[in-house]
Amino acid sequence: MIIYYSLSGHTKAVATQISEKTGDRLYEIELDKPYKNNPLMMVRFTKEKMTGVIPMVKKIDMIDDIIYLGYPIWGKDMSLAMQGFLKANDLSGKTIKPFITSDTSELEISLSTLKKLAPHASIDANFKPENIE
Ligand SMILES: Cc1cc2nc3c(=O)[nH]c(=O)nc-3n(C[C@H](O)[C@H](O)[C@H](O)COP(=O)(O)O)c2cc1C
Repeated sequence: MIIYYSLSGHTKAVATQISEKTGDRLYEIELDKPYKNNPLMMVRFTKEKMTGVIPMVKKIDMIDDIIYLGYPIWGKDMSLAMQGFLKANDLSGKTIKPFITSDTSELEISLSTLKKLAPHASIDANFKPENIE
């Protein structure tokens, strides 16, 4: 399955491309209090980042063994919405294939957060959506 967070649609577009290639089902992360896609969200994000607040995300019931996990990079790290998802959902024993979208940042800068929040998952850090046959 493909689990992703997307505020302005870039990550959603990549998630959709993956599902078209693999046939996997899509799951879009929803926040209890969604970010608004407008400049005010930067105020909220900056405040959350400074105070270490991670937004609340729903727990989901059924999670497949292989997960394509997509998120935007925010503030040189995994977006807080995905961090909230990983705090709410235990991915122990699963295989995670992470993918990101960003302006310039690379996946690597978010890997330590991914490993910290999914410590007992197997992470395929070499996964690239464009390499799916
Ligand atoms: C709050 C915020 C912080 C961001 N921080 C970064 C960053 O540190 N590095 C980067 O390359 N892009 C950064 N971006 C750009 C997003 O990662 C990029 O636009 C991404 O594709 C958005 O994905 P989405 O359309 O799925 O929400 C940031 C965007 C936002 C809204």
